Amino acid sequence: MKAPTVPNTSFVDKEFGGVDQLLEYCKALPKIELHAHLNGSISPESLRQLAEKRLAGTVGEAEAATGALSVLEALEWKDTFDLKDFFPMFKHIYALTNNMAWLVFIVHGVIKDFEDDGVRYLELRSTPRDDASTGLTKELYVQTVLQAISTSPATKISTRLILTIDRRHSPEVAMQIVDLAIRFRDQGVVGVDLAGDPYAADFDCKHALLKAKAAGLKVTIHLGEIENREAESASMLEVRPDRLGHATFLSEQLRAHVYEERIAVEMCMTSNVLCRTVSSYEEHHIKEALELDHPSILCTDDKSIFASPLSCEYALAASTFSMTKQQLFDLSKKSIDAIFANSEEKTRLRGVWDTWAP
Ligand SMILES: CNc1ncnc2c1ncn2[C@@H]1O[C@H](COP(=O)(O)O)[C@@H](O)[C@H]1O
Ligand SMILES: [Zn+2]
Repeated sequence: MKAPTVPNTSFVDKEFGGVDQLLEYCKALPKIELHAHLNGSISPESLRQLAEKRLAGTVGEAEAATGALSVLEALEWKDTFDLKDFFPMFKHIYALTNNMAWLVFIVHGVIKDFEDDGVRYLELRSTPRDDASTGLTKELYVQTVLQAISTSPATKISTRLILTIDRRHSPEVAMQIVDLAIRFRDQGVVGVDLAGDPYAADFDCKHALLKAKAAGLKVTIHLGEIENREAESASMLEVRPDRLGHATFLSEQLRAHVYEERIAVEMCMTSNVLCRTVSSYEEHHIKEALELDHPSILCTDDKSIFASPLSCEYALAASTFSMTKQQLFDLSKKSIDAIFANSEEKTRLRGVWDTWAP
């Protein structure tokens, strides 16, 4: 795993005693992860294992495995992305995660990775999908992911699921996903997300998101990921989402609205800088949000694609904005306020933070 770029080494030396100590502190710190796409969070080792098993299969399977292995190879040297060629990569990952046994394997692996990195509460998000070649349906997908969450051997982390609507989904499919979220809400689904390639399709699922809200589910939306989408962002905000992903490009008026309404923002610094929607860590919009004490949660987005676990995101924030250990602790503890689980879970988690000793 690549180490994070630490822009302010002299600060790090003074407060932490060096980059290694900073990383160690950030790993030990209990953390909340609220923006992690399942298929973007699978470790390269797990993907390689799945691909190698498939290489020995049918011609079609071997082709899928070769595609995935070439993505893995490319990721080893890639250090910037273009949003336009980022999304097609998932096709190759999906070819490895389209059967139920493998889904369980990857969910167990992803939860363990987050636990090992010090995450104590995780909201995983994933897009239910069908695959005729393996008999996978959206419903089975959700059931399988939930079953994997409940059978995960990890004991120090609790995990919930958010169902993702892809922008390319029709309004009918979006509604189907909301209906699945409602159906499985007592089994660990806490909300609905809107994600996917922001260039690929316009926002077309307002009714579905409003239905989710009306049913008492929480809603988070990838908002303002690219420039010049003011009308779309305004329309998305009319849904009254409970959280926002990124919120990078917003007019002054919309940003003021987000601040006034105190809508928590899931901040993915590495993802934004590597995808070049933010020009540098120093200029990331989390800077202003932190100065205004606006609810902000550090998140990974796709930790295996961007090679940055959550502890690295904390280390980056600390070194970029000269944050002290106490400030990092407060930031991670305040993230509890924004989770989609109920108040008992929030109280339980606050107890974990209050009894933590570095
Ligand atoms: C750069 N940031 C991003 N912006 C928007 N959507 C993203 C994303 N990163 C990932 N996804 C969405 O998550 C899916 C993969 O996980 P799941 O199949 O759902 O588990 C991708 O296909 C894409 O739709
Ligand atoms: Zn995302």
